[in-house]
Amino acid sequence: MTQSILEQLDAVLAARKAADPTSSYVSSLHHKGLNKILEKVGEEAIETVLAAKDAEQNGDNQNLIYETADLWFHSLVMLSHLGGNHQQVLEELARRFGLSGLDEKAARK
Ligand SMILES: N=c1c2ncn([C@@H]3O[C@H](COP(=O)(O)OP(=O)(O)OP(=O)(O)O)[C@@H](O)[C@H]3O)c2ncn1[C@@H]1O[C@H](COP(=O)(O)O)[C@@H](O)[C@H]1O
Repeated sequence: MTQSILEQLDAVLAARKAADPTSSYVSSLHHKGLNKILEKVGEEAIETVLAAKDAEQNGDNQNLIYETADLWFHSLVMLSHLGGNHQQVLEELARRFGLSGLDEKAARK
């Protein structure tokens, strides 16, 4: 069976936990620890927001896609660092699928 890019990426991110931090960006993030990873997630989130505002102005989503990929990637590194993976996020989205956001919010209380 062909693995999706997210499955392949999860496997690489997990393997990088034990790799040399001088030869891999992901290993260097794992090595620096959670605070550095969270700093990158925050930075990429802000860059994504700014790219969305630019995209609204100029009608071109190319940089927004690029920044969103950076945000997704660093979010996956964060999950991996804490022992999680993309599949858990997909399962949560699947659980919510078809459930109105308003009903779901009401059910949280
Ligand atoms: N998808 C990505 C990916 N997306 C973005 N990035 C890196 O994320 C960083 C983005 O941060 P910035 O834009 O802030 O760049 P920067 O200024 O260099 O970062 P800082 O010095 O501020 O930390 C860049 O270094 C990008 O190269 C990625 N690095 C790796 N991957 C995947 O992860 C795999 C493993 O990567 P390595 O661990 O480096 O082998 C790769 O084969 C890819 O599949």
